[in-house]
Amino acid sequence: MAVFTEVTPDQAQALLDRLRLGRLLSLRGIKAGIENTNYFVSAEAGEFVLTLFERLSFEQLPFYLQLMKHLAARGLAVPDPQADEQGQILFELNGKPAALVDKLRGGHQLAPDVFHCEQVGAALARMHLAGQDFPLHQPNLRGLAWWTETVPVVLPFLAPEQAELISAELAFQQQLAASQTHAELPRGPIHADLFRDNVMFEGLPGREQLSGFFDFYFAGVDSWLFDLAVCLNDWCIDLDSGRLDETRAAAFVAAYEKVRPLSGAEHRLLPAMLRAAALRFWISRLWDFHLPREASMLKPHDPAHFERVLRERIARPWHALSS
Ligand SMILES: Nc1ncnc2c1ncn2[C@@H]1O[C@H](COP(=O)(O)OP(=O)(O)O)[C@@H](O)[C@H]1O
Ligand SMILES: N[C@@H](CCOP(=O)(O)O)C(=O)O
Repeated sequence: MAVFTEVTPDQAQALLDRLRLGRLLSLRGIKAGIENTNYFVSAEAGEFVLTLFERLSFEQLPFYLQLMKHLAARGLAVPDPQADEQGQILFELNGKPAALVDKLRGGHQLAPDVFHCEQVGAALARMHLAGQDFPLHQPNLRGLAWWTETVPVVLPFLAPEQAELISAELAFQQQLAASQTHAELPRGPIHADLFRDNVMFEGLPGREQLSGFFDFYFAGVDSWLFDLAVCLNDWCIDLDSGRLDETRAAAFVAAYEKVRPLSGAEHRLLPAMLRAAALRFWISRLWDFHLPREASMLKPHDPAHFERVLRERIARPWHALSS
């Protein structure tokens, strides 16, 4: 992400000492991302990512960091938080909560094809199943309650037709969330932000294998279907129009279903959940864009993209079964 809070080499070294990871070889601020301060840390013991959490509190963070440990222990390719001698994985740097996690190998696949989508679909389903016995609970902090409180904050920045759309969609989603079918959706810890830039692939062009996924700091307990919809809206669309690429989307869902078949309620609600996932990121992008925070390397995402995606999902509802 951006660098909101500068970290000095001496501070990084002090953390490496506590974690017994040897001498600091280099410390580089990371431009990508928008939520936290991230640095690549090269040390004698290996390659790591240092994160200073800008919005999440000491109370909220154990959920994310322990979830990563839980999934890593079950063989999922996610960054493992480094522990000190007492087993502590959450630290304080410059007054901010901080953690040091493994750096994943590989690079992003920003123009995914069916092959990449299948791998992400299967990994997502494996993550859902592996999280079933995770003992901590925290709601999705970017869920319906947050949309409801944030839409009025961004409304003054919108043109009348945008304000109408966002308000109508929020009302639609509130109604849906109160329905019996929604209550039947299977739930558990979800990633909630598994976009192209949060997954790594490595290998020869055309034969890349998923090498891991990261950035669990929007995770929370919510419906698995919402997580699937977030992914479909990023991995399986044409980025210019926001239109769903049905071939990629069908492949993504089929690969997911090979690991965990969707229930009848999930199939019925998929079109509405694709709208929910578009609304969620339209709101957060509007919020970040119009109410930005200070950061030395911040590059906000374009809110108009998810407005287009939402309009598309409303105009052309997509049912995985009919493809
Ligand atoms: N564990 C990791 N392994 C490898 N690269 C990482 C890791 N965590 C973060 N990065 C790099 O840092 C960038 C920003 O991280 P991200 O988690 O998306 O930021 P933010 O916390 O702001 O959402 C990523 O795009 C990736 O290049
Ligand atoms: N993926 C979200 C915002 C979060 O950004 P990230 O860099 O932390 O993944 C979006 O695209 O709006």
